[in-house]
Amino acid sequence: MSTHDNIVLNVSGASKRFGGVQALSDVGIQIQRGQVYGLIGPNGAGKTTFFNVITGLYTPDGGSFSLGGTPYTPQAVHQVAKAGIARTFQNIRLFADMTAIENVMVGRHIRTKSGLVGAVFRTPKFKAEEAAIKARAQELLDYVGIGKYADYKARTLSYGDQRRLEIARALATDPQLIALDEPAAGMNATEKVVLRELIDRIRNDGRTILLIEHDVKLVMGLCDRVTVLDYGKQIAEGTPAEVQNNEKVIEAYLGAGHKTH
Ligand SMILES: Nc1ncnc2c1ncn2[C@@H]1O[C@H](COP(=O)(O)OP(=O)(O)OP(=O)(O)O)[C@@H](O)[C@H]1O
Repeated sequence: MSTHDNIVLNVSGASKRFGGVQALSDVGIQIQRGQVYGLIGPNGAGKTTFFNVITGLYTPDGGSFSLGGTPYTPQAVHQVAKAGIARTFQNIRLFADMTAIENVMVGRHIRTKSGLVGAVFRTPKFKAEEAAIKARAQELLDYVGIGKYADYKARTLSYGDQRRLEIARALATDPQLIALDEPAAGMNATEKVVLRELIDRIRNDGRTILLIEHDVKLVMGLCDRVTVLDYGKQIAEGTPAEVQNNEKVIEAYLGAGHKTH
């Protein structure tokens, strides 16, 4: 397989303007299968806008997008989910009064076939599919380490566990790419260690991950490659070591203390 066949997400020239603010200016990234790819930069740099553009929440002003070698137009969230990008949100978006397992089952439903008619009439096919979805949802809860909370309402889980539940729900769609928006936000040091192990495991199981994260240590320890945004522009791209020693990045974001040699 050539390197080109191995590209999961290929974005070039992504641009987005809000009134007088150029939130994204000609941003391009290529993510290889099995990579953890980091997106970093100061507040307001355009990271969330980039996520919202590639996942269909914002219509870009320009850019070309392909997923697994197939061009896609990020026009609507459900189309992008079907195409194979799943994401989590900076501000957790779970169904608070549904149980943990129900939240994951919702994620899985975009891949099911029996549809509305089957659901209304509870056909045998629908029931079999529902049982399979439930079993898979439980597996995913176990996988992210919260299997014992399957029947707890989402809002009763700790913050760290809610973030892991969001990851389980994203995984339930069998995505080609999983996009995590600040997964470590608000976590304590112990929760961050567990999160890092989980992201590592997801990668080792063959998934591809795009990560926005402010915790520089986590990004540098986990990512294969990193893009740095500043005022909507891509000021650096490379391995964590390359990016950490880039003068523009140090000036805009990291501060002198981060230079490693
Ligand atoms: N819906 C919107 N309407 C108007 N301006 C917006 C909108 N979304 C983002 N912006 C502006 O676009 C710029 C980039 O914002 P964005 O949220 O993408 O940055 P960010 O890098 O994700 O920041 P943070 O680290 O604080 O989450 C900012 O100037 C922001 O005010």
